[in-house]
Parts: sequence; structure tokens; C-alpha cells
Amino acid sequence: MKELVARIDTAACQALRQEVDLEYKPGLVCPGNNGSHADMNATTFYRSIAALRGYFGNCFAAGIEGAEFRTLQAHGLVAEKAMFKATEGVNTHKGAIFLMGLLAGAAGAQFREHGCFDPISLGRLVAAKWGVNILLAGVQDQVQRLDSPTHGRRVKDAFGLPGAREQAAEGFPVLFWTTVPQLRWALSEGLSQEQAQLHALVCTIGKLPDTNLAHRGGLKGLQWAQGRVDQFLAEGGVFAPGWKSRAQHLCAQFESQRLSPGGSADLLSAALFVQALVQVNSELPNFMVARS
Ligand SMILES: CC(C)(COP(=O)(O)OP(=O)(O)OC[C@H]1O[C@@H](n2cnc3c(N)ncnc32)[C@H](O[C@H]2O[C@H](COP(=O)(O)OP(=O)(O)OP(=O)(O)O)[C@@H](O)[C@H]2O)[C@@H]1O)[C@@H](O)C(=O)NCCC(=O)NCCS
Ligand SMILES: Nc1ncnc2[nH]cnc12
Repeated sequence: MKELVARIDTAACQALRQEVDLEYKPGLVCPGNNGSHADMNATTFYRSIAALRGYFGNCFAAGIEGAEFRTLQAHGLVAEKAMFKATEGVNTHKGAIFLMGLLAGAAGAQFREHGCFDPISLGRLVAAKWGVNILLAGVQDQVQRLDSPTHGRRVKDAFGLPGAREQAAEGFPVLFWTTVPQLRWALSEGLSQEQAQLHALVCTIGKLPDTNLAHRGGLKGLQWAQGRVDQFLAEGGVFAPGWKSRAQHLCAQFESQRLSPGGSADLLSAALFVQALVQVNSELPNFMVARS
């Protein structure tokens, strides 16, 4: 069982690494460009990923043991602390800690029940098992942090915009209806990993009410960003010749507005993790683990 837990943990950390290493992400930190961020670069993200080692495996193991949401939440809070320590206070992966921790926990619950995973139904399982408690935790958080609300909370209060919690409680509709299928479709059309990942990211930005965009740019900023990616797609996106220079232009536009779609970046990581789980599923006989 230890080997499987380690395999899941590695798959999640690799997904985070793939996301950071992808170039031409509008407004986001890439190896060659810090996007709309002055306080972090790719090295900050690598440090953060190193600090998260073990966390996703812990969530998976907790799922196997039949964990309630509060157990996952406790693991998540420890991981957030480790991230902030490694990045000297910069928020690199708060969203990913939350949503990929939940997905890893749900994969554990599926494994406990069936001895394998059905990655595509992980979102529905998260909603069914923990949805209510995820939303209740938000209410508690609001009461406790009235003096210093999070960016997500500020945006919810100002614009009524749902955030990471609502996505999770609803079974990650954007992840499973947009990010994952667009990634798979682009790959099946013969695109490279780089093009397919960028395509999935851009489609996600167009659909997600990303609280990061709304926090920095208000509703106008969110709408502007979604309009820009829609135009990029309408011009052929990564499928059309000259996509790299159009993607670079898109990046420059996001930087000029200081906008960064951090929530969408997290969904790309989560989609890469879901894809990796499909692969792990096919490797399960090699682990020869006994369930109990
Ligand atoms: C549930 C929590 C994650 C709390 O969320 P809350 O709603 O209170 O809001 P935030 O603290 O603002 O964090 C939410 C993060 O989620 C990502 N996100 C945003 N929109 C969405 C969305 N629509 N769907 C899914 N995910 C979304 C986003 O993460 C990314 O952005 C980060 C940078 O954010 P921030 O620091 O705000 O922005 P900057 O622009 O850098 O700030 P300035 O420079 O302008 O100052 C980046 O790290 C990405 O990860 C949001 O940040 C949570 O706090 C919680 O409950 N945690 C406990 C852990 C837990 O319960 N785990 C449970 C199970 S495993
Ligand atoms: N590459 C990235 N840049 C900025 N914020 C992010 N949040 C998650 N990944 C990110």
C-alpha cells in the first residue's frame, strides 16, 4: 500500500510541476516569465512543490481509511503552512492544496470501495461525500476571519462570485466539463502536450469565475480576461499557425492589466492529476495491494 500512496503523491506533485513548467500561460508564472506577479517566480513554485511532498499521499491514505472532511481539512491546513514557510509567505498553491487534496482523498475512497479508480467521477464523489461540510467550513471561516477576509471571501462579498469552495461542493463542474475534456480532446487531435495543456488552460479561463481575476480586476477584469481568451480561441487558438506569437501577445495583454488566473492554473494541475490517475489505474495490478 505504501508504494501506491507514494505513486499518487508523486503523480500530484508532477502535475503541479507540469503546470509551472508550461510556457505562454497568460498572466501566470512560467519558467521564462513571471507573468503579472512581482513576488514570485518559477523557483518559488518549485520550493512550494517540494514542501508539499507527502501531502497528497496523506490525503489519499485518509480517503482509504474513510476520512471525514475535517480530517482532510487538517491535512490541508498543515500543507498550507508548509507552503507559506517554503515560499516566505507567498501564496503559490493554496487553491491546488484544497482541490487536489480533495481529489486525492476521493481517489482513496474509490479505491477503498472498488479497488480501483474512476477518475472522471471523482468530482461527483467529492460533492456527495463532503459537499455540505465544505460549504459549512466556509461559513465558519467567514465568522473567524471577519477582520482579515481572504481574497476569495472579499470577492464573494463584493460581487456574489462563487469560488474554490463552491467549485468543490458542486463536484468541480469546470474541471470535469471543460478542463479535462478539452485536454483529452486536444491530445486526441494530435496536439503536443504543450499545446494541449495551453488549450485546456485557455478554455478554463473562459469558463471559471476565477476569484483571482476578480480580486485584482473586479468583475470588469474577469470579463475582460474571458473576452481575451475567447478571442484567442476564435482566432484558432493553439490549433492555428502562429499560435506562439499570438499566445505571447495574450500574455503581454494580461500583464498590462496585471491580471493572473491563478484558479484556472490550479484546475490545469488538477486535470493533469486526473489524467495521471487514469494511468495509475492501469498500473494497479503491479502494486498487488490487498484492500482492507
Ligand atoms: C477553501 C480555501 C482554499 C479558501 O478559499 P477562499 O474562498 O477563502 O479564498 P482564497 O483564500 O482567496 O483562496 C482560494 C484559492 O483558490 C483558487 N481559486 C480561485 N478561484 C477559484 C475558482 N473559481 N475555483 C477554484 N479555485 C479557485 C486560487 O488559488 C490560486 O491563486 C493563488 C494566488 O491567490 P492570491 O494570493 O489570492 O492572489 P495574488 O494575486 O497572488 O495576490 P496579490 O498579489 O494580489 O496580493 C495561487 O496560489 C493559486 O493556488 C485562490 O487563491 C482554503 O483556504 C481552505 O479552506 N483551506 C484549508 C485547506 C483545506 O480545507 N483543505 C481541504 C481539503 S484537502
Ligand atoms: N503558474 C502560476 N502562476 C501564478 N499563480 C499560480 N497559481 C497556480 N499556478 C500559478
